[in-house]
Amino acid sequence: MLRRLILSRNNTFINCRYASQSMVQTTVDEKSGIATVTMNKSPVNSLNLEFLDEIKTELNKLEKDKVKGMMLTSGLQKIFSAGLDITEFYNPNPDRLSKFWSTLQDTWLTLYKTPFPTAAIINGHSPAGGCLFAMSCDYRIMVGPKYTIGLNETKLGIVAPKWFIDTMVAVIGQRKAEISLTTGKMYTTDEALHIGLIDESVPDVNTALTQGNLFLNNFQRISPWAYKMTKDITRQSTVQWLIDNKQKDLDFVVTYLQSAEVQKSLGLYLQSLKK
Ligand SMILES: CC/C=C\CC/C=C/CC(=O)SCCNC(=O)CCNC(=O)[C@H](O)C(C)(C)COP(=O)(O)OP(=O)(O)OC[C@H]1O[C@@H](n2cnc3c(N)ncnc32)[C@H](O)[C@@H]1OP(=O)(O)O
Repeated sequence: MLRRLILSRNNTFINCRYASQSMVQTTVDEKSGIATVTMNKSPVNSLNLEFLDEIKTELNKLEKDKVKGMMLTSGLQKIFSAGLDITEFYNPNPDRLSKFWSTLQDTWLTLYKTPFPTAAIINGHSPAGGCLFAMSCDYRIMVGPKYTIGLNETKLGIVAPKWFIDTMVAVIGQRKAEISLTTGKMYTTDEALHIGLIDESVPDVNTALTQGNLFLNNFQRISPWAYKMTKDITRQSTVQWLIDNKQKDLDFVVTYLQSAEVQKSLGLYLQSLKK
């Protein structure tokens, strides 16, 4: 692991941590203690086993380093994250599929439960798992107007797991989540703002980062303990469901994803992407 100090946009030193060949880059502003975690897995930040593992490791490191906040963003031009890597569950190796899904569960739990405040800087398209990660942050700022966000699983002929659904319900409420999920709708930035799926729409990524810092800096005046307890209580039922049902969720997903019908839908969807 390499570390170096670089000068940030506002002339404070930031502490960078790079792993060689890393798909995740992190900088920490020494003055504010706010980290920026940049996902950088070409071409679309699709979340495969190794990438998820790296994101989880990075989040755990930030917790250990006691950062004051974290912004999650993408280093790619027009994609925040294309969601789960479909090649992990199309014609899968069953052992790897199990490992992949367990790692997704753990990464999501780590992100959803961080003891520090988080903001998603959504600087590109954010379907499915990308939307899940954005929704798991405390605040969402999206660069408009060209990109889209949503849980589009039904469009792939698959079903969003209960904890994806509960995460969306927590952000936009039962009724809007039901419509979003059943139709697999991808929202434009304006539409996402209108239904409360994002908190701010901004014209460019620099403004998004400024606004993200502004949001996270609010917590300098809040007791970290009060913050964490409040977040834990608010998110408790969704988190506890997955903790209590990890194996059941895994068994169901592994069986379901390998069914002939789902494999057929996924094959057709992948083909349409290649076109
Ligand atoms: C009970 C529950 C059980 C299971 C639940 C499973 C839950 C799954 C949740 C998910 O996250 S599923 C993934 C859903 N994601 C998508 O539907 C996104 C699909 N991708 C796109 O819409 C577009 O690629 C994009 C808008 C993200 C980017 O568009 P563009 O810049 O035009 O790039 P390309 O479409 O040309 O894609 C480049 C390259 O990347 C491949 N790719 C795209 N997305 C994925 C992906 N999610 N997984 C794997 N690979 C992906 C695409 O096929 C292209 O590959 P080439 O080989 O043709 O270069």
